[in-house]
Amino acid sequence: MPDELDPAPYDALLLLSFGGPEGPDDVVPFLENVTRGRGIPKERLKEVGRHYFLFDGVSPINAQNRALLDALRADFAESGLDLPVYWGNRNWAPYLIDTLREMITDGRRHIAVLATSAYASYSGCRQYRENLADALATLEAEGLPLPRVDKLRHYFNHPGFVRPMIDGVLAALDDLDPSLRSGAHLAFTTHSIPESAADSSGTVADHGDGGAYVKQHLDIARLIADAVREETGVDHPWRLVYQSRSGAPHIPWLEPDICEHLEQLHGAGVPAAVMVPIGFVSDHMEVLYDLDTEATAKAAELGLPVRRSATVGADPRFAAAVRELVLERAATERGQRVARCALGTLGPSHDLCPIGCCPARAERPAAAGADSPYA
Ligand SMILES: CC1=C(CCC(=O)O)c2cc3nc(cc4[nH]c(cc5[nH]c(cc1n2)c(C)c5CCC(=O)O)c(CCC(=O)O)c4C)C(CCC(=O)O)=C3C
Ligand SMILES: [Fe+2]
Repeated sequence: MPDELDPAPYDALLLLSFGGPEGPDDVVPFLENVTRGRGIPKERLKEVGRHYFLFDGVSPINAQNRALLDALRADFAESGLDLPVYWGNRNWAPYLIDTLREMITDGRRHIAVLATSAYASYSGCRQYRENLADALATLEAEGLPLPRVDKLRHYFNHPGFVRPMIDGVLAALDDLDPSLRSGAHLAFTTHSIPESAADSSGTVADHGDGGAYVKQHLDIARLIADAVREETGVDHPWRLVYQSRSGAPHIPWLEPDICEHLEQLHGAGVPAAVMVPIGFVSDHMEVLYDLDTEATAKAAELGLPVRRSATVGADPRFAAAVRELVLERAATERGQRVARCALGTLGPSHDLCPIGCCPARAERPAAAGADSPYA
């Protein structure tokens, strides 16, 4: 086997995702799993439950992850990378703990983990590491031999994540009426999080003023806008905006909301907009409801033509990027020097989250970081 396809020390890849309900009876227990101890107002939960019921209680996220699994397995097989791929979720079946137990039973001892979240932040990174630590603690108590788990670096600026989104924006612009196209604004959107969580996201050096979360999104938004200008010769004005806010109203979260932003664009006489969900890896509920349903209805009410550009989903370029990330980290773990691909101005993200990275409100054990209690 050629050296560049050597996954050692890894003997498996775990796709770690959010999870979502697969039918009406799953919705309430799923929301209970997600919000346990998170202090989300009851009214908001009812509202979010309604979004799921509009889609017969089925979140699109599981189908998206199954498609990504297929794409990863196809890519690995085609390129000759011999590495089994598993899938586990934080909040719904297949649960992370059950998948890890199965992996241990299958003899897996050193696992690379890909989270379906591309950026730094408590919700996008440390919370997944806490879930890994919780699962390891339970499996240890069951007397099972614990595998080592390494979380792959943030891939928000990997070309395999960014290039499909650039194509998506170009396609969305093309889909607008030609008379509106050149004046269209780009509204890059991501999940709103509490300002305090944004400010403390990333490494200690990143903290303050939106932290790594906002910096990383701005860098990618700028990169996509620049690439679109190069391709089309048109300078589309852009802004980073937010969606899916869920906290109590008196707690500041990142703003403006996409709907407010659309109102503002319309008020300023902008002829059209493309919503670009750079914060999300696939077309899950935040995209299908918050953008395709709610924000699109808002735009229709205003009379503002909008399009929503594609997320990466199971794009083969993304699957290839995951392969590169696994092989890059494997080589690093073997002590070899490797090229670490990244676009934009921030450079490749760290492999190991340092102490103080994306801190939790209340400190809890987190695996796969410098503060991990596990080897
Ligand atoms: C940064 C971020 C991502 C992106 C990174 C990543 O992908 O991980 C993300 C993804 C997702 N969030 C999702 C669903 C939910 N998130 C909630 C609540 C929250 N999300 C937050 C942040 C994020 N969330 C935060 C700060 C909260 C407040 C509570 C808390 O501090 O924990 C709630 C509770 C109800 C509500 O208030 O919305 C639900 C149901 C789904 C599944 C969708 C589907 O089913 O298709 C996905 C992919
Ligand atoms: Fe969320």
